[in-house]
Amino acid sequence: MRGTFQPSVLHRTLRSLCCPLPRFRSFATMAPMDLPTDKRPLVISGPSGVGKGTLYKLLFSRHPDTFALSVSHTTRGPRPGEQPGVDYHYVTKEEFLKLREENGFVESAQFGDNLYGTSKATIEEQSAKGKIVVLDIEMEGVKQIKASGFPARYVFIAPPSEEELERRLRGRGTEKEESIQKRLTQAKVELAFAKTPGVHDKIIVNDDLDKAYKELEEFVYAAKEV
Ligand SMILES: Nc1ncnc2c1ncn2[C@@H]1O[C@H](COP(=O)(O)OP(=O)(O)OP(=O)(O)O)[C@@H](O)[C@H]1O
Repeated sequence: MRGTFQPSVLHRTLRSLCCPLPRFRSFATMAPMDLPTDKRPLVISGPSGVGKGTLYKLLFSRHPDTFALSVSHTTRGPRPGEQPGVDYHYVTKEEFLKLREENGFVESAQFGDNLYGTSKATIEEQSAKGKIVVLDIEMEGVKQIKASGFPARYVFIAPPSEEELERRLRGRGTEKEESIQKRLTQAKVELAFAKTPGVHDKIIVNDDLDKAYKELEEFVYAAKEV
């Protein structure tokens, strides 16, 4: 009869029947297939506001300890609340240029007066710990990594439509009008680039979030190297 069910009674019964409750708990929360066979870093790109961060954060939370987000180098100073080694590796311009000369970056770019880059050492350090490194990279970075021959898998996240992308960018509430317009203009360029055959191993349209997440997870855990 509804309303008379007592969880504690069920727990006691289960305990008395076989194993202790904590073992049930750990079994129930254990993420399946936690070690992808393909260990190459995952390069995730797509227009601003399409949901890249939303998707890979889901991947991290559902598979704890499996992935590591690549931490970029930058010559800009830390903003309040940012932590060195967590948000960025903060370096001087001289240090950055020296590392770039030594071919230490898989990709680098200048935004405003500041330089940004993903170092090979950062990726290798995380890979050596057994992590699948995830790089959230914009289009020019993707081109550079591809050109460098660095082994990686490439996933492009596409919006269901440009109108929906604009809705998400506005809905996020993080950008001023000028920035929204810039991002939408850039989105057109990125969407056109994504049509180039052979650039991405997987294109996921992030319409329904659950469905897009499943596609990402399936791709990441696919047994075969592409
Ligand atoms: N499938 C979805 N349906 C509806 N809204 C979504 C979906 N996926 C993400 N969003 C929302 O869209 C907004 C942008 O998502 P997110 O910040 O993850 O984008 P992003 O691609 O990482 O952007 P950026 O490159 O600027 O960091 C967020 O408010 C997020 O909650």
